[in-house]
Amino acid sequence: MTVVIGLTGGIASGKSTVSNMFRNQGIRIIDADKISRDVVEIGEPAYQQIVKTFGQDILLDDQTINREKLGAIIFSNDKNRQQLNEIVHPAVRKEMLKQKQEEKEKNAKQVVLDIPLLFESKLTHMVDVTVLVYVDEQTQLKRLMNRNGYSKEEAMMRIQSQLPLKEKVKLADVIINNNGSIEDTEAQVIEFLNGLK
Ligand SMILES: CC(C)(COP(=O)(O)OP(=O)(O)OC[C@H]1O[C@@H](n2cnc3c(N)ncnc32)[C@H](O)[C@@H]1O)[C@@H](O)C(=O)NCCC(=O)NCCS
Ligand SMILES: Nc1ncnc2c1ncn2[C@@H]1O[C@H](COP(=O)(O)OP(=O)(O)OP(=O)(O)O)[C@@H](O)[C@H]1O
Repeated sequence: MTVVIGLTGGIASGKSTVSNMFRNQGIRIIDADKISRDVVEIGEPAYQQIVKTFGQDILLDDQTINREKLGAIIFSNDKNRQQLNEIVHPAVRKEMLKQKQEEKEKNAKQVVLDIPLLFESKLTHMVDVTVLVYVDEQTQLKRLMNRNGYSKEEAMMRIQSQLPLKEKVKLADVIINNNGSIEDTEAQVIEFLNGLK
């Protein structure tokens, strides 16, 4: 039986950092952010729908989607964000289910589904155990501003488009506290995996 681990968190809380730790333990990561980039490539059905909905202005010269521009449009407006979600999420979900099935057929011991919006999109039925990468609000804001070069306002808008991490704490089965050092976080990941055995 493959244990399906649902890894979630908030923007810049450290999901990629933690998913790399799982990967280093030989576990396959199915990454919703990566899939959401693949399903909006030129020629994909979601690409056409996005251009139809948001206009040619959101394209770069090479006709690919200008993610920075689309981000500015959707994180400042709930209705726009919902529209984009309705276009992109079904295709992401379908691909994630397909990849999860592949791991089950291989009889993998574990597989990680890295889904930022696991709770918001009510996708917990897709996984056996939910693992939340938690940081406090100040650390989240600071790391997001540092990593992406966003202003405080831009970073706050993105954080506020998601369920607050302190609410997600109440919903998750397991919490990985990523306020401390990378080593502290890694120790928690290993402890969690040992507990599954
Ligand atoms: C708006 C887009 C083009 C911005 O692209 P960009 O390369 O700047 O960011 P990236 O995709 O790497 O996402 C970074 C983080 O933003 C957060 N985020 C992304 N989309 C959303 C959303 N619709 N609602 C809330 N948070 C989101 C997540 O925490 C994610 O990890 C892109 O995020 C997108 O297409 N979003 C819609 C699809 C989606 O919901 N993806 C998230 C999981 S499926
Ligand atoms: N324990 C830590 N100590 C210091 N910096 C950290 C720690 N964990 C993560 N970071 C840094 O914080 C930033 C966010 O981490 P990461 O990219 O892993 O988050 P994420 O949740 O995957 O983000 P996103 O939601 O945007 O996909 C990165 O710049 C990363 O290097």
